[in-house]
Amino acid sequence: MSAQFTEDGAPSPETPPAFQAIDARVAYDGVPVLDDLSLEIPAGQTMAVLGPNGSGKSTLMRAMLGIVPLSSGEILVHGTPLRRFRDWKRIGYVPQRLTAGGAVPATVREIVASGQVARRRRLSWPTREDRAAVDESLAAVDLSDRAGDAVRELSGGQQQRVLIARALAGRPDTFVMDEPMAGVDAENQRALAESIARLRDQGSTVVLVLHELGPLEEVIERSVVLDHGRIVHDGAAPEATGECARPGHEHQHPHPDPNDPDPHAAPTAAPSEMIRLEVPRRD
Ligand SMILES: Nc1ncnc2c1ncn2[C@@H]1O[C@H](COP(=O)(O)OP(=O)(O)OP(=O)(O)O)[C@@H](O)[C@H]1O
Repeated sequence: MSAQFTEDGAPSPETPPAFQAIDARVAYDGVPVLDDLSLEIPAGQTMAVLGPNGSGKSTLMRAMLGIVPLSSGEILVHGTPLRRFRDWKRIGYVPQRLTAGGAVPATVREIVASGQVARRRRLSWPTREDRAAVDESLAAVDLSDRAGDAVRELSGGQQQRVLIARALAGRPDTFVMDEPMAGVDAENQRALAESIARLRDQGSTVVLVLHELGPLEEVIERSVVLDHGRIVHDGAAPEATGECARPGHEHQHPHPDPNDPDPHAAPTAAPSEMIRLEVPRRD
């Protein structure tokens, strides 16, 4: 999939890290959410970011993609300062979940095909190769038989798989997934874990925000735990059930949505919002 590995499967020594945060600080209304955080994610690594609600996990993902600006510090993506990084087709971003509220009846195939937008220089008809990539992505998440269905008719777990297929369709080598397991039933979690294991085996970089490792425990190579915008653990998995299980921790999932208080109900898709989430800010 990528040129990140040598023939014997080891990361190539000259391959720059997929992401580097150097003293990265993000503040909302003057309140620091990432506190001079430094982190290096080697190309080809499968890494989990864990931590309590509000510890800055999503903010770190968004900062790495340029969706939220740093107040100080620097982010490098595949060795290039974020402000100069243009190779967005290498990056597949899976946001937390589909957003409720919209009424556009987009099909599963349409949503997945939208993941190829970053590959095209300007709007053009999809090529045969593009269509094959959509078919392969749907097959990878076991949703080929739902391709023509409206995405809003799918369960929350199936919609999460649609988001992953959308990221796959762009054929990136670097994935950033924000809580792909949230609100997903056990069967779909296992299917997702298998998809992510395949990405790892292909040499992709996979960075996941997780509530707990769960079925991904075998897949994750490194766990970073955040607390109050700082790294408090970096290494092997913290505990079998995750750092979030420690006494006093209250982690609420999935995130309540005023338009969709039942996390297991299939929310109505809002594709325009999804596409907006897909495209990182570029300055
Ligand atoms: N756009 C925003 N404006 C103001 N504050 C924000 C914004 N986004 C996040 N925050 C605040 O920043 C802090 C970190 O939020 P973030 O979503 O990064 O944490 P998280 O670890 O991902 O939490 P969760 O597990 O609940 O998703 C929280 O206190 C949150 O309320």
